[in-house]
Amino acid sequence: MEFDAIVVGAGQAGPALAFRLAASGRRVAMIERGPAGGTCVNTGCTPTKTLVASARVAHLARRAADFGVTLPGEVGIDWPKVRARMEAVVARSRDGLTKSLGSTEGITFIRGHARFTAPHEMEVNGERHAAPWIFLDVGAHAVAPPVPGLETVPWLDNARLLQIEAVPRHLAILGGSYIGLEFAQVFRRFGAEVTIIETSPRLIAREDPEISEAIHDMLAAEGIVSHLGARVAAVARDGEGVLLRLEGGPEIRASHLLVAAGRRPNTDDLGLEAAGIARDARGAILVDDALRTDVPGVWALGECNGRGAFTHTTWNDYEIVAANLLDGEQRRVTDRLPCYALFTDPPLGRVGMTEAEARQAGHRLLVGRRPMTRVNRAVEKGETTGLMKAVVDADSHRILGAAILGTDGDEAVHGMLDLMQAGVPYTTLQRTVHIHPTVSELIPTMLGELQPG
Ligand SMILES: Cc1cc2nc3c(=O)[nH]c(=O)nc-3n(C[C@H](O)[C@H](O)[C@H](O)COP(=O)(O)OP(=O)(O)OC[C@H]3O[C@@H](n4cnc5c(N)ncnc54)[C@H](O)[C@@H]3O)c2cc1C
Ligand SMILES: NC(=O)c1ccc[n+]([C@@H]2O[C@H](COP(=O)([O-])OP(=O)(O)OC[C@H]3O[C@@H](n4cnc5c(N)ncnc54)[C@H](O)[C@@H]3O)[C@@H](O)[C@H]2O)c1
Repeated sequence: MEFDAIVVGAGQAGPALAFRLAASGRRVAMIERGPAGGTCVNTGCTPTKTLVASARVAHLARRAADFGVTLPGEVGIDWPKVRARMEAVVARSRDGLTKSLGSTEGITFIRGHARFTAPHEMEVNGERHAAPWIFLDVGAHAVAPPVPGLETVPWLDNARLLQIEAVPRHLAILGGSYIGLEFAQVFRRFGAEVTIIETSPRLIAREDPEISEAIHDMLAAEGIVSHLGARVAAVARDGEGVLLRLEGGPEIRASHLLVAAGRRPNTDDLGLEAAGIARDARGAILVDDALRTDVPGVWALGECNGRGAFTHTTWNDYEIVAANLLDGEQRRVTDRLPCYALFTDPPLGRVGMTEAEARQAGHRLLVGRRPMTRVNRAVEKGETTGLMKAVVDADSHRILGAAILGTDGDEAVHGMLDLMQAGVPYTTLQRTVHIHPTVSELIPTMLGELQPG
């Protein structure tokens, strides 16, 4: 069939773009091989954050006595109910989107795997569809690292872990980064023994060492064991479970193995060669600042272009493409600042550069730090784990980056993000009166105590 536009992937950018294009009077084919909503809705942000919420309730309930609250007995975990709650939240989002895509005038919702047969033609379920505009939002998947024996054991990725029938007795996790750490804490709080194996010498190694260390200590305090700078020499079946042998180290007998060792764009089976669309060694489709591929009329959005690995960056890709094509604007991907959170409890909110990155970029630095033990609200809540930190350019007085590991850190860090986007000096924030008692109110104080870094 002939369309005005083909959108591949109903993840975080595809559907919004399809709705905009249809509203502009265009005939759109929306092609999706899996459930609508993609990774975020089905196997990523939404289910994991419902689990984080359940795990936090369990954690606080165990600490109830600290707050003078008495419970009649032991705190228990009803995994089928935890899972049912998660699945209900996911279903609400996925089913609403499925319905909208199937009922919007101008959109033909095609279920199946799309593959290029020519620069402006794709095949799905044996049928060919062509359009002058093609938008790729195909996402990414978990990769299996080259660990000897991994193919012989029933390892889990983030999607399969969400479908287990009971809380693991002992969950071993390959990879101590965003996915590994969120799941580690969740399942520890549900009662599993948890062991992390990470090849880097520290957890979440993209962050500054003091942040890695604070997160390590926070997880260790909950009983999570981390093997750092560790390599798995071999994995084998061990009855119903898995036996991991570390190079020069101990053996770990686990009931379940989660692999959270990185993700790769879904571009190996897209027929990109037939269209002449280039990608890099990691599988990311090469795009310019407006997310155009090197084939005119073909764009790549979201995780498959390697320019962001988050729901908000994919959504921003949609905004950029829609504004440039339909609103006559000239928006660019390089206008956005890096920002994300690690949703452990407490979370890590992050914007801009780390201190190490700022130093490497050649900036003269001022650095501010404040432990959460000196944040009134954290003390009042009994949640004093973590610290806040800001990195400032000593010459321009612009904030270059910030991290807040602490209660409400994922929210409070936005004050610094907004200031950075506005392009104003840190002194503006330092002189802004904030609400007491909040975590945000200590940001001006921290900025008033900057030290040469
Ligand atoms: C466990 C986990 C937790 C996460 N938590 C967060 C978080 O808290 N915050 C955050 O910002 N990000 C989080 N992320 C990352 C976030 O989920 C992704 O960055 C985001 O979903 C990417 O959106 P996307 O549209 O680029 O890709 P996806 O959402 O993956 O969408 C791609 C879609 O394309 C479809 N598709 C692929 N190839 C084809 C084809 N050839 N034909 C037809 N359809 C195809 C797929 O089925 C999929 O539905 C998390 C990820 C994981 C794995
Ligand atoms: N809160 C969030 O926004 C959120 C949450 C989860 C995931 N995500 C997204 O998902 C992406 C992927 O996350 P991820 O944690 O899988 O990957 P990652 O690329 O962030 O980290 C992979 C980790 O695995 C380690 N590793 C690699 N091979 C290993 C091996 N053989 N043994 C032990 N460790 C090994 C690496 O050193 C690294 O620390 C992230 O980039 C992130 O954007 C975001």
